[in-house]
Amino acid sequence: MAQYTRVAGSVGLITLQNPPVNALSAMVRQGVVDTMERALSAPEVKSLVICGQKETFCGGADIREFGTKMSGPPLTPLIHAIEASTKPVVAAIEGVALGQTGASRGDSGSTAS
Ligand SMILES: CC(C)(COP(=O)(O)OP(=O)(O)OC[C@H]1O[C@@H](n2cnc3c(N)ncnc32)[C@H](O)[C@@H]1OP(=O)(O)O)[C@@H](O)C(=O)NCCC(=O)NCCSC(=O)/C=C/CCCCCCCCCCCCC(=O)O
Repeated sequence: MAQYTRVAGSVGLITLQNPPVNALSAMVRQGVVDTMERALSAPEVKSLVICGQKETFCGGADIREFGTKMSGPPLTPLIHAIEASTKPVVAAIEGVALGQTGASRGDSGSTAS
């Protein structure tokens, strides 16, 4: 899943929650879609931060779903929705950040879209 909280008044925080590595399962992708919609429609929220729980950003695709029938929202439209966001979206990356285009493991850092 993805948990939505509001921090520091105007910042919406979306936390990827899927132990052990916050991989992008169907539930997580749906959670990001839902929480993005909620945050974008909240006038008091001016910007968004996406992070992972427990010092791990994201392990990429959920390998436990490989070989099963795919469900949930596809990834590409989700990425496009984040990139098209009318509010700034920042990824707060700690630990592993894996995905289709590469991998990294760092102490901390952030990227903005
Ligand atoms: C570096 C690691 C992540 C961690 O290493 P380490 O700290 O040493 O720990 P480990 O002992 O290796 O692992 C700990 C436990 O975590 C489990 N684990 C690890 N990775 C995953 C994972 N990705 N998913 C689930 N579980 C994971 C591991 O099994 C251990 O469990 P346990 O303790 O034994 O029980 C390291 O583990 C590592 O490198 N993992 C592999 C990461 C990986 O291969 N990720 C996939 C990368 S490829 C990718 O992301 C591709 C993306 C393309 C899009 C995919 C989008 C999702 C599906 C979309 C469905 C719809 C498609 C529609 C079409 C479209 O939209 O395009």
